[in-house]
Amino acid sequence: MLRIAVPNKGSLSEVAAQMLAEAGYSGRRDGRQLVHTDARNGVEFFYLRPRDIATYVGSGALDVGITGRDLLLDSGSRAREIAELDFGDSTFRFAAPADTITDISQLAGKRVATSYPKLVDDFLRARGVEAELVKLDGAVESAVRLGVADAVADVVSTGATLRAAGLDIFGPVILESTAVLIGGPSEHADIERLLRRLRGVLVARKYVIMDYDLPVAQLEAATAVAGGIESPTVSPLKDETWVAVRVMVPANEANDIMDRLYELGARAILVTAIHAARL
Ligand SMILES: Nc1ncnc2c1ncn2[C@@H]1O[C@H](COP(=O)(O)OP(=O)(O)OP(=O)(O)O)[C@@H](O)[C@H]1O
Ligand SMILES: O=P(O)(O)OC[C@H]1O[C@H](OP(=O)(O)OP(=O)(O)O)[C@H](O)[C@@H]1O
Ligand SMILES: [Mg+2]
Repeated sequence: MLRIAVPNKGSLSEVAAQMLAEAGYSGRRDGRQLVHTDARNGVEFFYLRPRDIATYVGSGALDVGITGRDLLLDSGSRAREIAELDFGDSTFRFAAPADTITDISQLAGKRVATSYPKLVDDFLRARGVEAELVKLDGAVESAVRLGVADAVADVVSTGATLRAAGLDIFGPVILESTAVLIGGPSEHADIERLLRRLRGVLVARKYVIMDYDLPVAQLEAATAVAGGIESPTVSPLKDETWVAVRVMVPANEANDIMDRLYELGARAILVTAIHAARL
């Protein structure tokens, strides 16, 4: 059995569960279940706090896990990143009331509230800034208004929480974070299979299939517009001056590519979704 740690709560949990479902795994039936076995796929899921996942994986108690890069680095665990998972994107930033602190050098001797003390300490130490860290569990944006800190260091996604708290970002980006698959000392043979499945989900989400008919003479030009992963599939049509072409293209470029192919003479351009993939 491959033992997998997945977030039980927080912003990563639902998206991670959805991704595993799309990868063909069964999941827990209700939000309080701590363990779920998917015997058919030979995996066991452990639903844990996202912050604790790196600890379990780094120690070898579990084989792999899904967590945030920021949480992995803050944990100090020996777990390592295996792959980015394309969700849970955030940046980790300093913020303070407008015009009070505008550079990290001004943090010397100041109080910085954060839920990620190791991440912030490592960052400031590397830059020779000695600040006092105030460790909080969450909602750190309130710490300045409530007088327990002069600045905060926290996860920023849209920036709405900072704005609502009257704080402005300052200083360099501490970290660009994203959800990641992490591994530890375990060399379980099934890790590769899980990774292939997750990559398949990412491909299925990111790409679409494009089919179109094209005058043969335009094939080179059309391939330059959409070259596919390996190379386009080209099939004969009854009219020998035309071919049918099938190619995978990034979903967010599909309309632009359709316009350009149309201008080259392509017709009957159809786009369809991919439900699953192994590249
Ligand atoms: N608003 C957000 N947008 C995108 N990613 C986020 C956001 N908030 C947190 N994250 C990411 O989600 C991961 C876990 O944070 P999350 O807030 O879910 O955990 P938590 O704070 O321990 O849980 P909770 O908020 O339920 O107490 C981190 O990697 C973080 O970067
Ligand atoms: O930039 P935004 O889009 O506003 O998102 C960032 C906020 O989201 C997270 O909070 P969460 O809801 O996890 O609460 P927490 O602070 O208690 O962890 C994070 O800690 C920030 O506070
Ligand atoms: Mg949170």
